[in-house]
Amino acid sequence: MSDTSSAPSDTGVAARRSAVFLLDQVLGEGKLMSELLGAGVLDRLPADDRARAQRLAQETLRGLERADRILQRHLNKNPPLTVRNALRVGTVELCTGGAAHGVVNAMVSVVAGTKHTSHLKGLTNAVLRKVADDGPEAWAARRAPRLPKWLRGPLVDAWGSDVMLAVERAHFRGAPLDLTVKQDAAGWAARLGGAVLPNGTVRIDAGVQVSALPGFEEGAWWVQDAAATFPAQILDAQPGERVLDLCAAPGGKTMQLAQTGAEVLAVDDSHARMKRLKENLARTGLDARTFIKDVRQFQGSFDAILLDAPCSATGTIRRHPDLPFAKDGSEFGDLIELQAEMLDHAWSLLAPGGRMVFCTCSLLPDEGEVQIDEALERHADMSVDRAALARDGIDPAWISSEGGLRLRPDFWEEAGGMDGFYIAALRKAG
Ligand SMILES: C[S@@+](CC[C@H](N)C(=O)[O-])C[C@H]1O[C@@H](n2cnc3c(N)ncnc32)[C@H](O)[C@@H]1O
Repeated sequence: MSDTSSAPSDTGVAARRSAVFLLDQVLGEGKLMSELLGAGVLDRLPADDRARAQRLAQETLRGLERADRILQRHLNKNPPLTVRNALRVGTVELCTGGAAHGVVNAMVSVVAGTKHTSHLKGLTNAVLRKVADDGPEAWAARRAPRLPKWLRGPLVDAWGSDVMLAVERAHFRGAPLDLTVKQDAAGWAARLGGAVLPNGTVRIDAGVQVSALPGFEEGAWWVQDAAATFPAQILDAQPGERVLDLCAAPGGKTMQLAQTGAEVLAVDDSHARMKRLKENLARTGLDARTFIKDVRQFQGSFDAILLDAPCSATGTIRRHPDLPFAKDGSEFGDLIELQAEMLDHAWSLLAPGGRMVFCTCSLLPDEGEVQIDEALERHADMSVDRAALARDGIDPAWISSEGGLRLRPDFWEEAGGMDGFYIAALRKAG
């Protein structure tokens, strides 16, 4: 961005302007926020403003349907996207406790500050003043926003509409901050003001600066959703075993595996993500050999393999509310084929009698249950190990008919939910 200031902004104009920019990119250009932030689009902002811009953009995307319904009542025709996004950010803020005067003035400054939108500052002022009057009540009365049709349709077909309503409520609530601790979960929960979940994850409120928390510098824990801890737990690596971690970066599961005392080889084809994996290992003082390579070209023989295949990431919408808006599902077919290729190659690297965990952070059965049904047909020496799923925190009701584990965002609702995941424990005939 060229128009962000590097001085901290007391009025919040810079953060809001950047939130609008992020929304323009997600909703107008189909960009993911992770791509934008990874490319450094907010790097010129002070850290506080950067965090605020991200939070505002995420909250606006979570509440987009509500904001649009409320705005509809005050707009005769649709303004250009940037102004619409400024109105959306303002509406979400006003309807969730933002002080009317500050929010309206800041959003008017955002719209006034750009040549091609400045003529709409009067409209912005008038509309947001009306929203400040009648928005909060209307907001509270509306349903949790629904997913866009392209994604909702297949998910309703798979899980039914009642489940999807519960999943959408979970998306709207957002996600807490989950930490996987090396040891002493209870001690860290007490120190950080959090709670220990049944799987050992320490859960605290989101909205804190992770790197400033006690324990970060010394590598006592790492950020990882509770659901994402199950694949490595289920693989149950043992000291001295040769364990292959495929699609490993940025390394949440690598660190869990390394902590068991197994000899861990971590493979991923992304240089940038592998750099993060190595930084994570260095920070936590854990050990794994790393390989930047296409999984389908890796060779060797292993006692246990974890394959965390690239997928639609539709299980992570609580944390990434931009995904349903930036994507349209057109690349999912290629991903599903890639997952099957990876699964077959990984199977060829598994020693007789060995164990493999296949997982995806997806809610789509094609990336989970169906993958395993089809893999079982292709591999006569493959069986599903249901007994491996008997672990703390896993409800047997979550196990699906082919024997895999289906995790959904509406599970553990009282405790704050979990990401959607599919996890299957597989065994190779000896
Ligand atoms: C779901 S993420 C992995 C998350 C990781 N296991 C963790 O726990 O932190 C999927 C990973 O697959 C990697 N990937 C995608 N295609 C690949 C390929 N053909 N070979 C190797 N890695 C690949 C991506 O770079 C990405 O890091």
